[in-house]
Amino acid sequence: MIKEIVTDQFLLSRTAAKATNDDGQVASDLYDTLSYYYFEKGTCVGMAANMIGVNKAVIAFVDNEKIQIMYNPIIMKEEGKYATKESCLSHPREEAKDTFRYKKIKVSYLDENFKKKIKTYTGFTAQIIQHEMDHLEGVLI
Ligand SMILES: CSCC[C@H](NC=O)C(=O)O
Repeated sequence: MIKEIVTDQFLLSRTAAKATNDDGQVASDLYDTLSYYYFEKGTCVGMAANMIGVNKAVIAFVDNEKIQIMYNPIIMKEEGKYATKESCLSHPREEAKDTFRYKKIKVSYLDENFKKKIKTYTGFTAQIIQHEMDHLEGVLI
């Protein structure tokens, strides 16, 4: 189900609890909500569960024009720090903020079937994942 985007700074600043395999509905809602904002509106490329009001470690992001889900992502390795600017649907669009990201990250996570995976991401996809993982720590741009 497409959910409303949370902009309340208190709700967005909490650390997400670990997701469990009972959180399939959260992932499904996140998938539907990001699909709407990416494919229909073209205004968002990634979301964390707290952006739809659920304080669980689940993220969704666009990778090769497909929406991917990760439960409990952990960055195992990072390389190539750079400075960039980002905005977020949970903030007014004009407020692009300075951030630091890594060009290449190795991530351990549970996939949509709750299977453990380890994968390396680069470039824009890596940037989106880092942005969404910050949300899980209550870190806003
Ligand atoms: C390039 S990282 C920016 C990601 C951002 N998503 C919000 O959590 C968005 O604008 O979709």
